[in-house]
Amino acid sequence: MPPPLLKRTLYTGTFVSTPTPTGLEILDNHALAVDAHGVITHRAALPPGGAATGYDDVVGWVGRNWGWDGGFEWVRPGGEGRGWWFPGFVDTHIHASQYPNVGIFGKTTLLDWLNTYTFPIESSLSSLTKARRVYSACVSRTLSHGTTTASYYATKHVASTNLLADVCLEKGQRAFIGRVCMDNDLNPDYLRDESPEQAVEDTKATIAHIDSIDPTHALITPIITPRFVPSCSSPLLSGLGALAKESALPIQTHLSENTSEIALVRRQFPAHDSYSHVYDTHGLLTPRTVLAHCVHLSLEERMLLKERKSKVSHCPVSNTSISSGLCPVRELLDDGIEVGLGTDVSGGYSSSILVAAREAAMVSRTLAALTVEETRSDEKEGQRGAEASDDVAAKHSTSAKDRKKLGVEECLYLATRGGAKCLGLEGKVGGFEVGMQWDAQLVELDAVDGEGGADDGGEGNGGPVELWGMETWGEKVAKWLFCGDDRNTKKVFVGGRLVHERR
Ligand SMILES: O=c1[nH]c(=O)c2nc[nH]c2[nH]1
Ligand SMILES: [Zn+2]
Repeated sequence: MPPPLLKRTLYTGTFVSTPTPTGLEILDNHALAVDAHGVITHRAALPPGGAATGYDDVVGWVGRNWGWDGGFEWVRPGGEGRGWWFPGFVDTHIHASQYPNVGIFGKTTLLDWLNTYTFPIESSLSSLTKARRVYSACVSRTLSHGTTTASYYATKHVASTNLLADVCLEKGQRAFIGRVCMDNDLNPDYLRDESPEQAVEDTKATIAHIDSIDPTHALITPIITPRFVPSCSSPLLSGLGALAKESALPIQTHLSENTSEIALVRRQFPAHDSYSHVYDTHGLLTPRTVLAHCVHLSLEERMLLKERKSKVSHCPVSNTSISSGLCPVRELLDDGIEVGLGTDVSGGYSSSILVAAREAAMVSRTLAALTVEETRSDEKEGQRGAEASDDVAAKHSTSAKDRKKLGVEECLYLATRGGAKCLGLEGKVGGFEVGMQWDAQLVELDAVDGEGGADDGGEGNGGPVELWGMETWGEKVAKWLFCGDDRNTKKVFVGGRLVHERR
């Protein structure tokens, strides 16, 4: 059933987005119009201090400028100078079925983490009652963090995977839904596909279900999901590659997360050049493939991904939590590979993409710090040579170090437009251009009760970020990235529909 039409809506205030990885676009005192289908139709600057102060002024302004004759809603941030519109976040990799386990991982690493925590919780979602509870909570939680699009792994169970699609549609989240394929002996008896043929048939059953509830995939899209190479037989990988080709559907999987996993793949497919090569020879490296992690890729593998135009989901919280490693995102970006962010719940302990963006910044700084040490040992070697100059070496080390760091704008770009590109939604979500969907969040900074910063007269609203009145818009956004949380996410819209409001 097509969703009901919405009321035409005017949004005013400050619109912040990341049209490019290196710059924030800040449209202060602007107006943006969204039509009954949730599409942005107009965007313009308001006169200084004028139209946005009262309803009559606004009605007059849209009448004069856009020929509107009333009949619209008007939505704007509350606190003057403390709020802004930001594109909704895109989570390119999240296991909804593992949501009850967030924060529980002990000191495990990938392979023992799967056996200890992950396979048991996924198995329990064969119960539809439990699946409804878990999936409803997960989708509500991610919406509350401003995630307007998510690429989900469910489990191997068709009925509960289909239920996840239903829940996303009911709650209005844009989503990719993957029925997880896993047919070989690495998987426990209690959570293994019967055969490669059955796994492909079950995947088709979920595709058919999604086609029946959202025939144009306006909101919900099926995504072909081999768990990862160690979980899949060669016939299963081939079957899914063939299905991806005939259906033109996207694919999601894991790649090169952990060194023991890579060794396992080498033993499983000894004739293949690399882990990436295994996916490639089974038809699974496509421009519509999203590969989570990619922490330990060789240069040859990066070149292969680039050639195939496959995308990477960077999951920094997960990579640190289960000690998989530090993903060299700068190298991937320099190679021209598209990168988005994933929470990777529950390898990752947080379902917030704001936290993932923050951790992407932190991991890049750790890599930068390690680069200084490498360069210092180069410097020492250089000093032994007659032509070495301390000044040149120091300059070199600073620039090499700084280049590794991801800036605030870059992290937020990965969280929005970068993720949209990974999931084939470029030009549709991730920004505020005319023609795009209104997938947006209203961010407001407010201070803890009674301890307000200079800007809020001491009337804090329980939020984690104080403002002192001297911050530029760029600094407010940086404070949000590093200090903010879901208390700052006041309203969330997907396709023009209000899907979360914090009261
Ligand atoms: O982060 C991860 N989460 C998983 O569920 C998984 N399965 C295979 N490899 C995985 N990595
Ligand atoms: Zn994962």
